[in-house]
Amino acid sequence: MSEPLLELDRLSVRFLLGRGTEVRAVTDATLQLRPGRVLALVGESGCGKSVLASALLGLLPGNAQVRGEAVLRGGIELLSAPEPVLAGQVRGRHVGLVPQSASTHLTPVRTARSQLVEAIRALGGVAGPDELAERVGLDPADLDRYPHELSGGMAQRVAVTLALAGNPQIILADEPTTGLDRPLVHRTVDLLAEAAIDDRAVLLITHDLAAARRVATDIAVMYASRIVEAGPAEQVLADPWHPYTAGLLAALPDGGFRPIPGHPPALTELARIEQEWGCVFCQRCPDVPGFGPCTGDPELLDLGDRWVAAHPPC
Ligand SMILES: Nc1ncnc2c1ncn2[C@@H]1O[C@H](COP(=O)(O)OP(=O)(O)OP(=O)(O)O)[C@@H](O)[C@H]1O
Ligand code: NI
Repeated sequence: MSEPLLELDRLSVRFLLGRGTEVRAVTDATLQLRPGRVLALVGESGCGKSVLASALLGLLPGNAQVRGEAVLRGGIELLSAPEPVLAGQVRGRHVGLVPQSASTHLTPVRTARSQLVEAIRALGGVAGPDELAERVGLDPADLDRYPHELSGGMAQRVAVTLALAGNPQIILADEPTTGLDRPLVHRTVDLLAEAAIDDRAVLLITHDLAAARRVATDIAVMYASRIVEAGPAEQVLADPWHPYTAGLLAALPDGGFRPIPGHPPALTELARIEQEWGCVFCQRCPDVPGFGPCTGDPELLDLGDRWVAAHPPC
């Protein structure tokens, strides 16, 4: 297999809230982004997906404590890189971001075109604004609109052109389809997937498992700050090993519309729940009749390209 463009090794992020309270937003996340691949990071709202992406770009607030490693091919370690390196070499150049709620990231008083032209110039991009617009299926004339004149779908596309402006090897797309109708969801994820050609890769963050299924080559499933299962998308979706992944699939229309009962635990409570129950998924796990405790750490089953951390079914 080709060398990864980005390798995360046990990335953890905690937010210190004072008085000893902390939010464990990401715990020991390990994953690789490989050339030509689209990795979908899926999981319910609040499980830590956006925090993981923000950590990679040095965009976390001051109360965040980050551990682990995230190494770009070529050697830059993102978590310890100083701000001038992140600003001058990483953001937009190595790694482009399509931010969550893209439209709010556009400056309201300037046309999309002027913002895109500025990004291309600042990042030394070679493709012009019209070419980028066409690549994402946007009429170049729409670039002359102000953000408030753009529909949600258009604003989303402008955000993608901004992420593509510096011709980055890696695109992090954080919920790029929120608020779009189904056909537009398909078009947006399709064009993102098209960006994962040659020596490029896409990390698609989403809680839309159907969108992930459409374009992802690989999947990482996140629950309560941890990646609990990862592997080739086709295999994971056809035969999930973790009961949480199975639950997400059962909640889809073609899975029978059976949402997982209950809610994920509060991320401030993870340490206590782990200590008390062993497994943080235990209280929602269909494999545990009557919520019996899964004691001890979940077991890791690692077959190289596919792994899961769970308690074997009772
Ligand atoms: N600055 C912060 N201080 C404290 N907690 C934070 C901070 N930023 C994020 N969090 C918490 O970290 C957790 C993970 O948030 P994150 O935005 O990564 O979730 P997500 O998986 O992206 O969810 P969504 O699908 O809704 O976007 C949440 O519980 C959130 O409240
Ligand atoms: Ni998010």
